[in-house]
Amino acid sequence: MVRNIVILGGNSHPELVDNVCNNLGIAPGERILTKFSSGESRCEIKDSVRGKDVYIIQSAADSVNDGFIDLCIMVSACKTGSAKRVTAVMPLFPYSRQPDVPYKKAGAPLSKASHPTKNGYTFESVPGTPHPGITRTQSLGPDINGLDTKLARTKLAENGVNGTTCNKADGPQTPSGAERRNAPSGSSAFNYTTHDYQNHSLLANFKSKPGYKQWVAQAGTLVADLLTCAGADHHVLTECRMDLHDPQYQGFFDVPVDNLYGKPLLKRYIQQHIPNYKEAVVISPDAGGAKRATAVADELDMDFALIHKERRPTKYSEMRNASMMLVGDVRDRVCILIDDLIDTGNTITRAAKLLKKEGATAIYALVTHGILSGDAIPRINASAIDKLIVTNTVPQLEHKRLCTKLVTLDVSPVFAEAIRRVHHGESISVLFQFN
Ligand SMILES: O=P(O)(O)OC[C@H]1O[C@@H](O)[C@H](O)[C@@H]1O
Repeated sequence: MVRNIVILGGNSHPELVDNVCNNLGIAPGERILTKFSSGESRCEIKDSVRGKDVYIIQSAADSVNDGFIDLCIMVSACKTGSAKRVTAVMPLFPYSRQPDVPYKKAGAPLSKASHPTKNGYTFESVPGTPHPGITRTQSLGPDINGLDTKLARTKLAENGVNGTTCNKADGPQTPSGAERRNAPSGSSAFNYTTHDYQNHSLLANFKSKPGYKQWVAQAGTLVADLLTCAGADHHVLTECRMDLHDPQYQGFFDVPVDNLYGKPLLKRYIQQHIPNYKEAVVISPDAGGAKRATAVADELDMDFALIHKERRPTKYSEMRNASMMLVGDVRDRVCILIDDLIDTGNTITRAAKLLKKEGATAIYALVTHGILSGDAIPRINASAIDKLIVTNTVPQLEHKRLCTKLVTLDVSPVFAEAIRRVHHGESISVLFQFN
């Protein structure tokens, strides 16, 4: 039991809040967090926070923007209520993929290879990544028959929007988890929008202007600043989040930041659940994640391979195509893909497809954050991945119902211990030193 501490939860992940509190032996603090009909957030902290050490747990799940504003408002409310210190605990940090620029001069860097190679093999995952305007025409269940054809009938084409300026505000919205859950099977009620920067038809409408450098908002930095502002008067906002996409991001904050790691949990899963794991190969699905994956391979004394994405202009298109190439040998071996997050599932399913083609006998994908947005779940169900292992930094109950390949690892003991340590002024890095 920890004293003089208040744990509050946002609306993003109530189950994790309860589990963290159980681990600490305290009840979650009472608060009201609702919305006015206009959509504005309303927050009341019902427990006294005067002189207390307050921790607010909010992950970047479902309505990411709303959740972030709720968090800022809660931080501010606690400050106004004379909390001694307020710590934002973010198991998945919002906008952490956007401190860097997603565009290169010639357009989006992650454009897909749309032409089959000589032997008819393509690197596309199934179903394809949805683009803005694509109407999702069936439920998120495992049956994906006909989805590709239906996805091809894009709303952009139906509305004749292609070739005209696209107003993002008028575009389709990603449904919330609750909306997805309540959608009747076969419903065409929702449009899925993910990874706008991959949409060729949208990009084609935005010609770069000569003599002008295209700027892309670095939203991640702004989010860091906003959070600090919400409780900055005492310069005591600390952050805990697991496996930051870009570790340099830590330096953007003016306040202490504690970064937690999912690696020990993933490593333990490999050791305890993958038979003869020493004979398996650890693989990074792209060069950016190589350091992360080699760390696991080195610590477990395992072989390592890398999937390299190559981007070249082709005759067929002015856009760039990405092809994937395996560096290493996986023939007749079990493969363990390691990544920090799975969003649409495009990266990991394409990697799995390549590994299968190169002779892998079984494929595990171990990923810290299982966002699984859009059509990620049918895509995983249809993929060469045998088991997908994710932590519960975002809610996984509904995902598990829809995907039998999914295994989840509980992060609540790690977050509870981190909170206990921050509260007592103990080291956080020691937590990960021998793991
Ligand atoms: O392909 P999806 O799942 O949408 O996105 C996940 C990938 O995008 C990258 O930022 C992550 O590191 C990961 O490799």
